[in-house]
Amino acid sequence: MSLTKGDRQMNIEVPAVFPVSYQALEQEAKKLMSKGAYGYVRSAASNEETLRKNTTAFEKWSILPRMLRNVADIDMSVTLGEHTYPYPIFIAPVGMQKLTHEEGELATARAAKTIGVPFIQSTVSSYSIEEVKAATVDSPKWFQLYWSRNEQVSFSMVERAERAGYEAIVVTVDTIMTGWRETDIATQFSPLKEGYGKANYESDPAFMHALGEKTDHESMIQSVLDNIHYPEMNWSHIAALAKRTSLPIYIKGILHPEDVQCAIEAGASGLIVSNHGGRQLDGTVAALDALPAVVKAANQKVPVVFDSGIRRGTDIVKALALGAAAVCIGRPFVYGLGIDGQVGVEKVLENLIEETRITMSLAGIARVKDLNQLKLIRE
Ligand SMILES: Cc1cc2nc3c(=O)[nH]c(=O)nc-3n(C[C@H](O)[C@H](O)[C@H](O)COP(=O)(O)O)c2cc1C
Ligand SMILES: O=C(O)C(=O)c1ccccc1
Repeated sequence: MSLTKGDRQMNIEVPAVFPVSYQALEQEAKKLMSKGAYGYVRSAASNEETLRKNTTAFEKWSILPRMLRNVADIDMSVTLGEHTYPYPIFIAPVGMQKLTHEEGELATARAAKTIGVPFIQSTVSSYSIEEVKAATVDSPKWFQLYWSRNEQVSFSMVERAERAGYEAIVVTVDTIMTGWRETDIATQFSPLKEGYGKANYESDPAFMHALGEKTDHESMIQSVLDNIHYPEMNWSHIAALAKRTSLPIYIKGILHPEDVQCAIEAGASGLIVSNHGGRQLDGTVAALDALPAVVKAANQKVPVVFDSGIRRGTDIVKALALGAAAVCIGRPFVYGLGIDGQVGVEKVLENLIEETRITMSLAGIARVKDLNQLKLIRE
């Protein structure tokens, strides 16, 4: 089997009819990607219980729609902090997108710009902050930080995101070490080791300074891994970052309502309820089932964004009805990227937006801002 640099199988063509359902997207992406790369995206930690629960959780909540409420003008816009966005949808931070397609984050960020969806760039992206910014001037972008054990590297990356005009920093707190991922162990797949996620490190002056003379591939990757692996991390690191940046900080990976207060006290401006798509700690509560208590604890002091398990427009509406301010799309866009690059991501986003529009209309709620009035029944 011959593979391109993007770990794509070359003999397979873009399907004539673009897949619509999540299952079809996954199936098509499976044909296009190498076994290791596909396994890395699809799989999750340990027994994959959390991965499964994340999606079945949506079926336990049923919409109680209202009729005849004039839904001719659907307004999907949302305001988070000082920014208003046209849809309640973000591109989730997903690292190493060259794995999926040679144009990686450049293709995804361009698609996000075309559709009008903010792009959250991962620390371990295949293209640097500066490259993504150059490819998509004037579109809303956020930067996701994997805290570096060497805090000068963390601060330096945040400063670069500030200079590039990124609108917020997302600090992921559920990945102080990588989860137990049996598929990747079995396929011996380690995308970081292959060098797919080093662009932001290579172009970081603080990281390169700390690296000194040892700039060979092995040393560089080992240093990236050593920086991300940081079991000592605690809330004081968030407080230190909050003192250094004027950008809003969103804490990604919150499930327990008591962590809401920790995050706010440390200086967070927002939260992302997420279990990392089941890729970190397995056996957790489904992200959707954690959402209501976190929303309650946040008490409208900070916006609560949601991810983990969003597969279609009805999922988006349910998450918003349970109090999420917006949602992040993860695996669905990754498969779109694998299937047809920028165009594939655009199609996935268009379908999600269209299904959300129809769901809101048929449920009788015209504005995303009013979705908290939509009644859901727990079955
Ligand atoms: C291939 C892959 C790579 C990811 N890389 C990152 C990352 O670099 N940083 C991060 O905060 N989350 C990362 N995530 C987690 C996503 O941001 C998001 O939480 C998750 O995909 C949501 O689950 P879902 O895709 O099942 O909806 C990654 C997810 C996938 C599938
Ligand atoms: O794969 C992931 O989910 C992820 O976020 C990640 C990326 C690089 C290193 C460790 C975890």
